[in-house]
Amino acid sequence: MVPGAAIHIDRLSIDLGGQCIVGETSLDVAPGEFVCLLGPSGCGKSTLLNVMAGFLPAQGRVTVGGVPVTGPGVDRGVVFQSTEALFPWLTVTENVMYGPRLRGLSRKDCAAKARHYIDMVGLTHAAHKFPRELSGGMRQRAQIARVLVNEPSVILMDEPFGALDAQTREVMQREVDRIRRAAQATVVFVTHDIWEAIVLGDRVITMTAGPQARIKSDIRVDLPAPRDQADPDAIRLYSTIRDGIAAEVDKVMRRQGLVREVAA
Ligand SMILES: Nc1ncnc2c1ncn2[C@@H]1O[C@H](COP(=O)(O)OP(=O)(O)OP(=O)(O)O)[C@@H](O)[C@H]1O
Repeated sequence: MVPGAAIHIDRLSIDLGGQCIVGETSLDVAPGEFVCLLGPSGCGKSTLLNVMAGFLPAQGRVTVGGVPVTGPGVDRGVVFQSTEALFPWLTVTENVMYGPRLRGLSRKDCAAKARHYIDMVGLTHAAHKFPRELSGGMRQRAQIARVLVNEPSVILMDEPFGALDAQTREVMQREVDRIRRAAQATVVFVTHDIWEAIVLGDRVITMTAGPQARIKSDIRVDLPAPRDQADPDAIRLYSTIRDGIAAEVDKVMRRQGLVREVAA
């Protein structure tokens, strides 16, 4: 297993479609850290993640394990919200073997690696199935196994559980917590769900509303594991984060003329 790598973002700004989406932003993520990214809808969370993945260019500097990011690489695995990323004509095992095969590993080594990561995500019983035969949660597990098999030092997750029902989402949160400890990777996890961020994150980072979004707060989650939503400290943290994001949403609505000041 490859240990997690540090991510270093230095004075990054991202322009898309002639607009500055993310204004000058710097951020350091320590090796093995799990960082959750929250913010108002459309502020640029996915865009920032896509730059870390090497899918989008930007001004400034991003390094992973000290190496500048200039494009996609196997050191960074990306898990998307959509489970369409799986190849529908391949079984779970074949999907998971795909990356290592592409990198030239022998069929035997690929099969052994695939088995290991399929076991890790709890899909042993469904290894021979096709994506259409899997539930949403199982498909997400398969997607995670397909990323882990490349043994990335950084895992970038873009609302991976956004399309799942509440119960499956909770199960998957516990699973991701277990898997990331086993895999030791550094994780950046985009979510809309404040509780999800508190349950999973070592740090919760919130962004301001765009355009020119920036980091608004960077909070270390110093709560015992497993995190308990009834813990008064967790509830206080939830309120702080919720109020911060609500203030940003309010700013956007005022800018768009959707909220009128009430005359005194
Ligand atoms: N390829 C693109 N070209 C132009 N603008 C883009 C492009 N991709 C994203 N944007 C814009 O960048 C902004 C940020 O989008 P992004 O998807 O990163 O936000 P987000 O915070 O992840 O949103 P959400 O929480 O709703 O998923 C939006 O205003 C979006 O319209």
